[in-house]
Amino acid sequence: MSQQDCPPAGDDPAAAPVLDVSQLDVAIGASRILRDVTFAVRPGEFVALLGANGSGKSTLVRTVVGVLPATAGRVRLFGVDLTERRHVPWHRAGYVPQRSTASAGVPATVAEVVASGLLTGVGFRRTPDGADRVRHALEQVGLADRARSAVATLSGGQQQRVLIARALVRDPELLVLDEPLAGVDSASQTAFATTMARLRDRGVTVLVVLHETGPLAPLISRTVVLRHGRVVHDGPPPPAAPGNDDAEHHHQHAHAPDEGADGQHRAHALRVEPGGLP
Ligand SMILES: Nc1ncnc2c1ncn2[C@@H]1O[C@H](COP(=O)(O)OP(=O)(O)OP(=O)(O)O)[C@@H](O)[C@H]1O
Repeated sequence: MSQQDCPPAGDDPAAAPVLDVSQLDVAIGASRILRDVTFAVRPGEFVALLGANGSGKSTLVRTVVGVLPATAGRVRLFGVDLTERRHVPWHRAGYVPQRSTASAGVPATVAEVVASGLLTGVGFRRTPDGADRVRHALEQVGLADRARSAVATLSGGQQQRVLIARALVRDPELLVLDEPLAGVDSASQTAFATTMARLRDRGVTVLVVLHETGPLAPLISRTVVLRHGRVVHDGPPPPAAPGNDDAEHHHQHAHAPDEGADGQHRAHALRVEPGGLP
C-alpha cells in the first residue's frame, strides 16, 4: 500500500508517520534555536506542541512546513525528506501561521484570503471547483455568511478562522497551526474547538502550537514540550489536577516539565491551574 493509500490510523504506533523529525538542529544566524529534536506525528493524532516563550515552538513548525531550513538532522513529510523539495507532497498539508503575520492591513475579502490557499508553487490556478472549495472551507469554520466581508472588519477570532479556512481549502490530511488561540475571544475559541473536533473526527492529523490547551484539551492525544530548543517531554497530556475536573478547568500552562537531577523529565509538572479561560 502506498503512503497515499494510508487510512487514518488514530494513534496506531505501527502507522507510518505523517511527520517524522529526527535529530533536528536549526540555527538562525549564530543562534542555535533547536537542538537534537526528535519526534513523530502519526495519522489521526492531535499533538499539542507546548513550551515557554522562546523555547522554539514557532521555529520548529516553520521548519517542518519548509519555511526555515534545517541545519542538521532530518524532517520527513508523508515519508519524503524535505531536502527533496520537488517531491514533497505539500498539497497534503495545511499551515496556519501566527495571526499577526497574516491579515493586518490587507484589503482583501474573506473569500479572497481563503482562495489564496489554492495557490501552488507555479502560481494561482483557479480550479473549476474553486468556488465550492472556498464555500465549503468557510462553512467548516462557521463563516460562510462573511465571504464578501473585508477581513479587516472581522474580530480577531474570526480572522483566525479565516486563516484556518485558507488552510482547509485544499482538504489537507495534516494541519499545522501556530498558536491559533492567541488573542482570540472565548466565544471564538469555543467555535474553533468545535471545528477542530470535527476535523479530528474526519481523520485529519493535527500539530498545534499552544500556550494553553484551553478548550482544545479534550482533543489532544499527545503533548510534546520544548525547553530551550530541546524536547523535554513527549507523551500523553497530563491528567487534570484533582478538583479541576470540570469544564472550566482547562487552563493548562505550557511550562516545561521539571527536569530531575537524573535528567528524567516529569510530565506531571505541567501545571493545570484553576480559573478556566481568561
Ligand atoms: N529570525 C530570528 N532571528 C533571530 N532569532 C530568532 C529569530 N526567530 C526566532 N528567534 C529566536 O529563537 C528563539 C525561539 O523563538 P520561537 O519564536 O521559535 O519560540 P516560541 O517558543 O515560538 O516563542 P513564543 O511562544 O514567544 O512564540 C527565541 O529566542 C527567538 O528570539
